Amino acid sequence: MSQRQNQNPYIWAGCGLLLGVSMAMMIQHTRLGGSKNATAPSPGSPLSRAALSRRMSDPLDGRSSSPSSFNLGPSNQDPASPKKFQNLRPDPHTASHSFSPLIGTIREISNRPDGAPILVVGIAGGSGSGKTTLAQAIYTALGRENNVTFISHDSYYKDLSSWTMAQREQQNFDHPNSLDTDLLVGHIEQLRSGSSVLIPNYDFSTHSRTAEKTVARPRRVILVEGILIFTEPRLTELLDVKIFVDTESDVRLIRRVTRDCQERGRSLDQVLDQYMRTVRPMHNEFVEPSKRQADIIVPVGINSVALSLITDHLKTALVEATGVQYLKTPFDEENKRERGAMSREVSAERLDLMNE
Ligand SMILES: Nc1ncnc2c1ncn2[C@@H]1O[C@H](COP(=O)(O)OP(=O)(O)O)[C@@H](O)[C@H]1O
Ligand SMILES: O=c1ccn([C@@H]2O[C@H](COP(=O)(O)O)[C@@H](O)[C@H]2O)c(=O)[nH]1
Repeated sequence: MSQRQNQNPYIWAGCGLLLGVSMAMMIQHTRLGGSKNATAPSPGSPLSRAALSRRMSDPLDGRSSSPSSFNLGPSNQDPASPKKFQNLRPDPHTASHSFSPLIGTIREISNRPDGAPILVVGIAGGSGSGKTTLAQAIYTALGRENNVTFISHDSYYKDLSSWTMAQREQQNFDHPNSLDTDLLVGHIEQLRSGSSVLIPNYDFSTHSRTAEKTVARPRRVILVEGILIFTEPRLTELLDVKIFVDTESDVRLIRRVTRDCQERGRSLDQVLDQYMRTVRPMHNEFVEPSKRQADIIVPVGINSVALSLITDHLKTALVEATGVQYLKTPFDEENKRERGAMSREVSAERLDLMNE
């Protein structure tokens, strides 16, 4: 696709619309039928707000984020909406049916016997699929540390400091046994019962835990991310909402090569060897089949339609589960301003196109 086409808002709007419809269908389908450290997004893969905004800068981003609005297309009132989409409204039957299964999940939360007013959200997907990126966007959208605690399963890799470096490099880090999942399960249970916990810090370049630990406090949303979190029933059953980021393997491999060479001190040969030896076979054996556990499957990684569907639902879930109205945070205002700026940019671009 040429750069010109790439910038064409009509094409982006069309893609966004299709994604929205397919998300809705997937939510319906999956429900009916079918280092990253605690409390803050990973220091290993920091993403600035600007970078996230750039990634999500499609013309449909100007939509409302109110919990009750689930626009699958631009509204008739939207001045930035291209004419050709103005009469395309979502089928109300499809839309209401599509969202009701997740509302069912929300009701389960509010009816829990332990009455825990905490929502635990799991994000799984292959290595490099974009789990952390999506988690970071949800974290921001829900008010960051005001409301959300972020935990990566990666922090719970077993400490290999007593092994030689050669032995560590041969370890299969993509098998469930390489992680101390019991510790994570215990931590989530403690957080749900209102206690803070100490999360280990893991160093990917030495395959060992560091001396420091990070405090994780119980907040209204606990976001848990990891490649294998849907493969362990005792962990999966603690997750109130399960999201799977489904990104193609070639894209994931390219991202992994870049990240592991730049951030985890690996050579290209090491990355490719590990990929063929353990990452790929374990993905096929454990990660890919665990997709069936998901409530929501997000295609192609983070995109603005998926993000607004998910965050709107989580906000509704928070209100229903806790009985407390979602507290607006300074970030809501910030997000609104960013969306406004983006839609102004898009309008300007459309004017440019019309004038051409
Ligand atoms: N939708 C996306 N588009 C482009 N790049 C992305 C997208 N999602 C993630 N990335 C990039 O891919 C890399 C891996 O993403 P990350 O969220 O860390 O994946 P994971 O946590 O699943 O391993 C990062 O460099 C991130 O910036
Ligand atoms: O010491 C280690 C521990 C883990 N890995 C690899 O990390 C990924 C999981 O992290 P993502 O952020 O989801 O990519 C997993 O595939 C392990 O192979 C490692 O290389 N070394």
